[in-house]
Amino acid sequence: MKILVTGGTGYIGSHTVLSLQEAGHDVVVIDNLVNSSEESLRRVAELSGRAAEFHHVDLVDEAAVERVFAASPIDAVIHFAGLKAVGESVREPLRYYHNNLVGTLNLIRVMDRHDVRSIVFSSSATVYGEHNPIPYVEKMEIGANNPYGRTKEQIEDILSDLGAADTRWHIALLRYFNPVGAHPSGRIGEDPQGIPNNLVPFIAQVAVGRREKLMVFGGDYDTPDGTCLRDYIHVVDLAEGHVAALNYVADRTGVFRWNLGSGKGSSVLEVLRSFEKAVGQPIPYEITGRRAGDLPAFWADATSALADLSWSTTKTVDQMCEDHWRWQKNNPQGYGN
Ligand SMILES: NC(=O)c1ccc[n+]([C@@H]2O[C@H](COP(=O)([O-])OP(=O)(O)OC[C@H]3O[C@@H](n4cnc5c(N)ncnc54)[C@H](O)[C@@H]3O)[C@@H](O)[C@H]2O)c1
Ligand SMILES: O=c1ccn([C@@H]2O[C@H](COP(=O)(O)OP(=O)(O)O[C@H]3O[C@H](CO)[C@@H](O)[C@H](O)[C@H]3O)[C@@H](O)[C@H]2O)c(=O)[nH]1
Repeated sequence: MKILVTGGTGYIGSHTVLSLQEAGHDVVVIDNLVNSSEESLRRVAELSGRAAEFHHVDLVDEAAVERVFAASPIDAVIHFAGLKAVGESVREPLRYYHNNLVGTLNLIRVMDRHDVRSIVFSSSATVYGEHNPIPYVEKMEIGANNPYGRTKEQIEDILSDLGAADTRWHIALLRYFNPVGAHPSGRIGEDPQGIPNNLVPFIAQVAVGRREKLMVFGGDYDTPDGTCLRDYIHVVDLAEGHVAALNYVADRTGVFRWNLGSGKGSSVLEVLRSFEKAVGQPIPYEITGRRAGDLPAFWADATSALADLSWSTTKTVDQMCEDHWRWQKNNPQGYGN
């Protein structure tokens, strides 16, 4: 099949382009490069031996998206493109709603006009909000507590309404837990711009000497070691989850929701210890105050993805840290070196 990947130069997108090519698909990428570099695709091509077609296009520009669909026949879309920083979304809600919602509406309107009605969408565990018990199960009532999360929830609603109104659509909503790690080659990985918000990229930059120490946000939670628990998932497992979801919806219409996580929580200090093991030396850290908005613990109920997609995570937190470290060590400045 020919798959259009929006946001395909980004962290999860680039790994998924590689998985799609390895599964034999042709790939077309749309990205506006607001948070990524085309260098990732060059390296993906080096790994897979086949080049993806790249269009430097902003999804907010409907005419430009239209031109991509007019130029090549697309069979299905995996939609990653979006802004993703929770804190930034609180400060700049309009930018988040405009980019994520208008971009998605343009995309699905153009898809509909071109009779392309298969889409796999990047949602997030953040849609479960603060009110649900753990582990999170797909049938729970969702309700995000920040603008970024609300864009995910609203896009899930838009796609669900669309699937109900027009039964020709094949729709997969994938709720990711915490993606970390990198391709084991160390050639592609996460390249955050500015100060990393997320735990593992921050630890990696401390380990490589770009930052002084990790600040652990809160050591007094009601958890085994006092730090928060999250469900970390290797980005290559996550990429494979997209290929599985795409195959599932290919011959089924309707709207499907799956958690993509391991089903297991790990604490901040456990992740730090794994990373230290990968690096082979201690990583400086300090336990400091809690970060506003953090939940003490959450992880996925991952049984639906296993039952429906025959997909489950295969890699441990140790492997995530080893692979993340290989990428960071070989590319201390990310793609910028
Ligand atoms: N990384 C995580 O922790 C996480 C967790 C849950 C969900 N997600 C979601 O998964 C998706 C991919 O995340 P990622 O970590 O790879 O992020 P990323 O920032 O690396 O990738 C997103 C890509 O989308 C592009 N983009 C943004 N707005 C665009 C627009 N209007 N037009 C075209 N391209 C645009 C960016 O340039 C970037 O390459 C996002 O939708 C994100 O919200 C990520
Ligand atoms: O410098 C840091 C960064 C993070 N943490 C802690 O590490 C844990 C994980 O934090 P982080 O990596 O920022 O992930 P989450 O806050 O769980 O959020 C991520 O994972 C969600 C899905 O589970 C996505 O929706 C979000 O977009 C994504 O940022 C939390 O306890 C943080 O308090 C620190 O202690 N120090």
